[in-house]
Amino acid sequence: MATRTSPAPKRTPSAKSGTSGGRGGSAASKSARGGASGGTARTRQLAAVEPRQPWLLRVIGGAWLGIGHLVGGGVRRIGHDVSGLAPEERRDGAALFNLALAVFIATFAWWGLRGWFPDTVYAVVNGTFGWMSLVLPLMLFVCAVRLFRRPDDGRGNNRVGIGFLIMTFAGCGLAHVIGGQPTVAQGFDGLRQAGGMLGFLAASPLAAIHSAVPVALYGLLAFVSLLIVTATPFSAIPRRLRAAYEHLMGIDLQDHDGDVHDRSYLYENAAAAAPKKKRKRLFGKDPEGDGRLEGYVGDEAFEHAVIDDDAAAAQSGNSAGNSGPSGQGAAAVAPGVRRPTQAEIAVEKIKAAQGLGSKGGDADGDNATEAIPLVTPGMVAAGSLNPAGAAAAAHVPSKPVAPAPPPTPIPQRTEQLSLAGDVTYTLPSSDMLTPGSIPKERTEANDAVVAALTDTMTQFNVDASVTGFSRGPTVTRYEIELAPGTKVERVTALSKNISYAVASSDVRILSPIPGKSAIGIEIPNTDRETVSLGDVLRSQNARRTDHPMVMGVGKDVEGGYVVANLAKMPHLLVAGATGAGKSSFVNSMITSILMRATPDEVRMVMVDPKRVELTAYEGVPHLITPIITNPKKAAEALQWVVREMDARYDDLANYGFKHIDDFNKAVRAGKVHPPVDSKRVIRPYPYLLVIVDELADLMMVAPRDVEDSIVRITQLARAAGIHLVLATQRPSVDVVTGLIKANVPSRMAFATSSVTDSRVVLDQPGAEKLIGQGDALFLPMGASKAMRVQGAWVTESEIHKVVEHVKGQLKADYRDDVAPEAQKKQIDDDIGDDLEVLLQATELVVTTQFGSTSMLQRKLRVGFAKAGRLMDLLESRGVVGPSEGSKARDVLVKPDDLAAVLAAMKGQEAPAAPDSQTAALSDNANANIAQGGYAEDLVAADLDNRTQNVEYYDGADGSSGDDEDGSEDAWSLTGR
Ligand SMILES: Nc1ncnc2c1ncn2[C@@H]1O[C@H](COP(=O)(O)OP(=O)(O)OP(=O)(O)O)[C@@H](O)[C@H]1O
Repeated sequence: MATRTSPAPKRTPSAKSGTSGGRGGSAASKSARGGASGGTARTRQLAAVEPRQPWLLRVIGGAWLGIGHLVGGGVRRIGHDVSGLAPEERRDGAALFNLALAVFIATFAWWGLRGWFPDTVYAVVNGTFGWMSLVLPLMLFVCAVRLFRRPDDGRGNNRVGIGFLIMTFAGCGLAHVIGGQPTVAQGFDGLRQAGGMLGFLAASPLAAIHSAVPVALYGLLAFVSLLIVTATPFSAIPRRLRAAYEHLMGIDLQDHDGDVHDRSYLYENAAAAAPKKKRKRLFGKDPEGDGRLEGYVGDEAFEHAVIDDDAAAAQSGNSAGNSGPSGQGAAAVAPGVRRPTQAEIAVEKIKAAQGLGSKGGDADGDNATEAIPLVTPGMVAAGSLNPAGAAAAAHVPSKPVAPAPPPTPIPQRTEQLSLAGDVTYTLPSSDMLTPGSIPKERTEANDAVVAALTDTMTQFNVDASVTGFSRGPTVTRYEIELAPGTKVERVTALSKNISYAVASSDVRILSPIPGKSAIGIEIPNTDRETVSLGDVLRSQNARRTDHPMVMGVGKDVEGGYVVANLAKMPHLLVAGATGAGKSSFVNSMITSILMRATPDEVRMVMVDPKRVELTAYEGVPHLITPIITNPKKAAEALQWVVREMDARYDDLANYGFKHIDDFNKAVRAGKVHPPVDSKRVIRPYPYLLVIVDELADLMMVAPRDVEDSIVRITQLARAAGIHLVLATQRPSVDVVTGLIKANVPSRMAFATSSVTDSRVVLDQPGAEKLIGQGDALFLPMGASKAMRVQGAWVTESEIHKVVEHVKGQLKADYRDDVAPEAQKKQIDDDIGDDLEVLLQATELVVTTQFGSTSMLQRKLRVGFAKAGRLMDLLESRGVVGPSEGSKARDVLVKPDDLAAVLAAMKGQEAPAAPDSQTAALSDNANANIAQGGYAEDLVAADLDNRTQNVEYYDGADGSSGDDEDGSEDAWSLTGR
């Protein structure tokens, strides 16, 4: 694998306000503007944690920003209103500076202000730019207005800035020629009356050729700069001129001929140029007249959960690998082209390895190690690259491993939380997670295995050689290359002999290694290394993005850090036998989220039927409900998640977005408004991560409900920002059903006890060969081959430190409707899944006082057997008397007692007063029955009530959204 470089980390703006929001914004802009190297990235990140400035400077800075925001607010309101700009995107300080400079230069350049200070500045400005100093205030003013109104348009602002610079340069050059080409010897006064010092430097060398040369050149440059500033491509000049003419002459484009299509000769893209029709919006007005964003989630092709150099590089790497020196496949060698010899291949490998050595040394140790070559140039020259030669090479003295440089800390991020009522929240410092041991590149154990492999191939007369290996934390992958004409099967058939030779039963053969024309033999290290979560989260791969759902997965076989985005998985199945490392993985995942995401960004639901695995996280503010240990409540919580998802979908549909990220972006940009008469405060939705630590326990209590909820969530929740992580130690088909499997695309398989289990998890064998304790096969969505990783390890004390920090920032604010406490008593076993229909039957029978099975059949639309069973249940609970043949049964409960009977059936305490909702339902029932309606109508009526609650909840409590209730309302609609 090639040495990885690290592009600048991208930072998506998020909604923060107030002072820290401003700081976040500046940090964001720093990182967004950063260069391409890892070093630059680090410098930038360190710059974000500058020491606190003296108070006087802070007061002046604060006052400056205050005035900037004031002026900026005014400028944004003029004309085309852009007041919806998110606070962290504003650049009012810089804009105010431009404006102040414009006014200052104008005072002496235009209005002739005099005094020693203006005179001095004037001498400098005028002496430098000559006549162009008259135009400078205008340019600065335009820049200021752009910065006030369009600070988020970085590219546009850069374009205008560069355009003005070119214009100034060209203008000075022209002014110099027009002003009579004064020389420095004639004094500065002459230069001031022409193009200043800049004009002299720009034009005098060219004027020496001929005075027409600078005029032509700078005239052209001035014209080009004008096109740059106005973003006018050459091809668009005629239509721009025409449009300007029509505008000046007062010709109304709209009325020109009444049809925009007829004007298409004016515009390359008639639709784009057509006066924008204001889209009729259902929900409030959009300040820009359209709800469009600059980019949507749906714009991205080739999504990858794993964050590394990038998939494109991997793809080109693959093809390079096939056609490169090691490419031995017939397809890679064109007819007539000589196939490279083993010796040439080896030379290339050595060169590549040497190149890697010089490029290596990434301070964060992100680089996966290239396979260590086992040949020396001397051997190649001698033309001996047979197994014996490789064996000799295996005894090349071990490469000394340089101590890893200390990890660069990640600056702590401070956010202004909005969901939690404007709380300032600081993410845990990255040094709370300790560094792991220094990875070894090569040990004596590796050399011994190389010798054993070489011997085995010699003994069985296989013409192949061990050309290198890459050592990971748990296993080392030895690379075997075949001589031309040797069949791959000859090596794979030796798998048992290889196991025997290296004395390990866990040998895994990869044929080929993805992206390489070589066979890989993975053999466990006798000296394993632990992968610390801290190291993974401090790696360049983790720093490439600040997406809050990014987690540290571990290290791959080549020693590269594996970091993945849970939002892109978008749902994950974690499986493996007891002790294989599932819970440790789940701990690493949760700790990653706590380290990187605020409760505003990610909320979690944790289901821990084993009761002990996740208790450490109780009380963290990212939780929306206490950790659920009761499997029945867990099933209810999943149903709540479905409701939450539906509510989010309602919002997406109403406001015309396909993904919650786009919706959130639009909310932050002020493009989403509640209905005019609503008091709802719309805030971005956090991601919702639902973690189930043992799926089997849930599937035992309510298989159908759990499966239904999981399938519904997994099918739809991705766009709603809801993601599931399901862990199980029983990956059998009754737990991980076909439906669940089909909808959970990413898999993490730890060691399984059988090949059948491996097939259930991964659809392929392999997991049964893993060696446990965090050794895993990771198959993210879309990947064709599973990647072997050693899971990241986080110690219990680290978890406690992180949790303490997080809890110290903010208290958990639980919702009580996720897993209601009310249900003290369990529903009786004989009722089972029939509770809903039994309640309806009870209502029917009691309100009509008519105990007839055929009525139940008809009204509830159930079969005879079910109606009979319902009647038996009613009898056993004393609602009706015993059967009297074909006659209807006696009804023993009076309508007044209906509420108490229903509550008893639901396993609740009987209500003290008549339950208004039940009473309403009973009224409905009566009305329906009187009208010959069906019981389904009752359900429909009830659903309508709930829907109405959803629609009107925002104003229901009269809260403006500033108070605690309002802030909670903001991110969840359901259950109101
Ligand atoms: N990534 C890892 N690195 C190092 N050691 C690990 C790792 N993961 C797990 N282990 C070791 O394996 C032991 C068992 O791991 P863990 O409790 O996560 O297994 P499990 O699959 O959740 O088992 P169970 O289903 O019984 O809870 C841990 O106590 C630890 O010693």
